[in-house]
Amino acid sequence: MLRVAVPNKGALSEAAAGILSEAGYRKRSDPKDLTVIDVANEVEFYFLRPRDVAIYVSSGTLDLGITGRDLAADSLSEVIEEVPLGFGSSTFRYAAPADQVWTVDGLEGKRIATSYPNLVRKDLAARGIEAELIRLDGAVEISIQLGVADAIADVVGSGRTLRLHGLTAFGESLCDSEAVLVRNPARPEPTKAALQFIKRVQGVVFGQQYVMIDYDCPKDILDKAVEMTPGLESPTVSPMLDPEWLAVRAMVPRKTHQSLMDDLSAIGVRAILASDIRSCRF
Ligand SMILES: Nc1ncnc2c1ncn2[C@@H]1O[C@H](COP(=O)(O)OP(=O)(O)OP(=O)(O)O)[C@@H](O)[C@H]1O
Ligand SMILES: O=P(O)(O)OC[C@H]1O[C@H](OP(=O)(O)OP(=O)(O)O)[C@H](O)[C@@H]1O
Ligand SMILES: [Mg+2]
Repeated sequence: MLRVAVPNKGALSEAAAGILSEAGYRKRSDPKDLTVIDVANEVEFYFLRPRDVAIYVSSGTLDLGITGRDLAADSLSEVIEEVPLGFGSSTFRYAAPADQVWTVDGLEGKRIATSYPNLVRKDLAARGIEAELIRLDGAVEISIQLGVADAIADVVGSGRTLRLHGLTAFGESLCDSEAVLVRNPARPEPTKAALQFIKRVQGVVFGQQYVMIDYDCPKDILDKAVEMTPGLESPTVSPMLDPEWLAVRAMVPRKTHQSLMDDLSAIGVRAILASDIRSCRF
């Protein structure tokens, strides 16, 4: 059976479980359960701390796993990123009190609190900066106020936690992260079973990033309309009962579909419908 690691709790667990369920895999019924055997799909799921996932996958104990790119990097375990999953996005930034001016070079000799020590150590080493790392488990933003650190290096999502604690980020992001499906790098290619799993997950993630647009198009503006909705290969254009009209169907990126619908409407397209794509294969 294919063995797959899934975050058991934390920022990534709910969305990861949602994708797997949408991909047709068995759900965990008890949040305390650390394994689920999906007999029908021949997959064993292991619910682990996301920080540990890359360790299991890189050792070959498990075939695939869902974790954060930043967590995988900090674990120092070698894994291959198969699918970026489109959720759990964050940056990883140095931050310090907003009432002073900070530069990364200014971290020399300072105390930096972080839950991602390897990520920070690697960045400082590459810059030739020597600093003292204070390894904390979480709630890192309060450490300066409590006097154990001069600066921090932490995950930034909305930036709200930094603001609430009077901190400002500085320097470039050490890691632009999102949730990723990873696999063991020992084999050059995934096994057949792993590939099927990857394709199913890819199908759901890809579906989430697009919507299906259907619309009725007057014949004389078809060229203009299909230029705006080229689809992946080519839009489907079908005849309608009224010979002056055509029915068009195409996948379009979810992010911009509302403004695209406005634009289609403005050129004279009618009955524009957008629907979710729950899953797909290419
Ligand atoms: N706003 C955010 N806060 C925390 N992690 C985030 C956020 N946005 C994205 N992530 C990503 O989630 C992963 C951290 O997952 P983790 O389970 O450690 O989250 P957590 O909610 O901090 O859990 P815990 O508090 O149990 O450590 C990282 O990959 C991180 O980049
Ligand atoms: O930029 P924001 O949207 O405010 O999110 C970033 C914060 O969220 C996470 O903390 P979490 O809530 O997971 O607590 P923790 O620090 O104890 O892990 C992260 O470690 C930051 O502190
Ligand atoms: Mg956390």
